[in-house]
Amino acid sequence: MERMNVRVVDVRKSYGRREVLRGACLDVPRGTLMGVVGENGAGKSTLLRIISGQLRPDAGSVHRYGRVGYCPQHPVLNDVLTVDQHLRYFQVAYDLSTLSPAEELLETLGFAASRRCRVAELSGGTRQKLNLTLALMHDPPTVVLDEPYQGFDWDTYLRFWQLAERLRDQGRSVVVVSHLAHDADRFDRLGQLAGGRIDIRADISDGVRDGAR
Ligand SMILES: Nc1ncnc2c1ncn2[C@@H]1O[C@H](COP(=O)(O)OP(=O)(O)OP(=O)(O)O)[C@@H](O)[C@H]1O
Repeated sequence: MERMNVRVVDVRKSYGRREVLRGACLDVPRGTLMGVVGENGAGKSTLLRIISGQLRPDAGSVHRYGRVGYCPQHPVLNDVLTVDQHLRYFQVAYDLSTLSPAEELLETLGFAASRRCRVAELSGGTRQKLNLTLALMHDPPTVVLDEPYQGFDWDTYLRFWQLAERLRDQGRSVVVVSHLAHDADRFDRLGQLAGGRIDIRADISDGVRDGAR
């Protein structure tokens, strides 16, 4: 039986009278690269915030096995701090003995030269690289990434996918919100959010096509 890192069961979430999630279910097995797609406003970011624990559902439950690394759609960074200061801040927050994994991410994403720059001086793409690094540097078993490659140049975009595939191959669960139709082939599974529920559209990993939930 597949072992799940995340189980979302019948989750509901409204903002005022606007019902965004209406009984959403999602299982994310270990070693899976899962895409989440849907129209603007379908509730993708809301779902990821709930999976990360940042937002409480009104009803339903979320089961997480181990820590979740969350890369929000809009970077939450402090303009006056440098890249290095962010890394040290999160090193303490995550209780890490070493910054080696973070330094490796800086190299992989190609922004090691910006270490001493304040966030206010960084380009949008480089801020996003830092946003992604902060989500991954503690090597959690699950990562949920909300449009993580916004502003990336082509080489960095390709390196992002190599990184995501490596995490998947190491047994991590990787959930990526995507707007790009041509990304669909990169995923093992694709969840489409519509009407507040998630349909699993394809299961490339074992050739089984899951039914709609
Ligand atoms: N804090 C909030 N307060 C009120 N309404 C909100 C809040 N956050 C999101 N919404 C609304 O909930 C709906 C779903 O938003 P959400 O950001 O989850 O969608 P999304 O699928 O990620 O959209 P996009 O593709 O545009 O990023 C939208 O109608 C949005 O306006």
